[in-house]
Amino acid sequence: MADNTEIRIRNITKTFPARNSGALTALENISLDITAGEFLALVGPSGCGKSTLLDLIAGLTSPTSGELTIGGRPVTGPGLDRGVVFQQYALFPWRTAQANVEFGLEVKGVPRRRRAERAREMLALVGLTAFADRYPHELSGGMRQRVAIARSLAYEPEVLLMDEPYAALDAQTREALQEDLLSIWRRTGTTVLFITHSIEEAVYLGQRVAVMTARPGRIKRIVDIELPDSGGGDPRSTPEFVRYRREIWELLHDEVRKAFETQGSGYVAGEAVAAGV
Ligand SMILES: Nc1ncnc2c1ncn2[C@@H]1O[C@H](COP(=O)(O)OP(=O)(O)OP(=O)(O)O)[C@@H](O)[C@H]1O
Repeated sequence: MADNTEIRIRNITKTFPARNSGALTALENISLDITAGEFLALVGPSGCGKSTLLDLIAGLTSPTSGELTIGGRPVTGPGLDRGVVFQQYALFPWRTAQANVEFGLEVKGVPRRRRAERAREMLALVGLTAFADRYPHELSGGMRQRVAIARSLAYEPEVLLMDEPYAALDAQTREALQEDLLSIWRRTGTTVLFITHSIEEAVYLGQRVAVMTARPGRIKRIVDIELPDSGGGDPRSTPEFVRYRREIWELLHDEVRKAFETQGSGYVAGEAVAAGV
């Protein structure tokens, strides 16, 4: 594509039938371009429509109005050009880690030997070579999430869609997986859309952070993140990082309040503490 846009979202509105009568507008007139190879983090108050947007891009649901293309092709349903990783590890319990990773390759018709080889490469990439023969119940939560990521990357999707993939993990595992993901992303050049409730995670991972409004969800602002080279140190301790974190927290603050007033939901108080404000 001439302009290098991978995901093009134009004037997307999504309404759901409401319980009483009428309709609930989850997303209102959203437009957003995500460039090929970009890592975009998406934050917004609870219930603002983040998952709805991701589901639309994944092709799991269709918009009420508006246009959505991936690599110039209209989205008409799920496809192997997109890998999706959810918070809950959607692994097949009856398959080993290796066989889980091979799944997408089977669907794609990759020959057995090549499939096994590729799955081994992917498991090595996420540090699970020694666990290839284990079943999901024999793995920790972090390991299962790694298998899910390896499975999504194995068939080389153009786009990786991640919906709060690390929310259920402890802080240390989460940090390790964040680093894994960044190094995989740098190596593969996959376009990543990453939804999170953590401002810190968004600033650490994203090249841009898109902030959504309270429902009906719209894009309130997109912040470009340019962290200085921390010389091998932790970029999270640089003054720039702290500034971005604060900027995004301030952008969210009003929206969270609105969400709380209208829907009784919003950010957990811990985010304010995490943002250092
Ligand atoms: N299938 C559905 N039918 C009816 N309403 C829905 C459906 N899916 C989502 N909604 C509503 O749409 C709104 C947006 O939901 P969505 O899950 O996209 O928000 P979110 O930003 O991902 O929330 P959270 O951060 O809490 O996960 C919510 O009010 C939700 O109740």
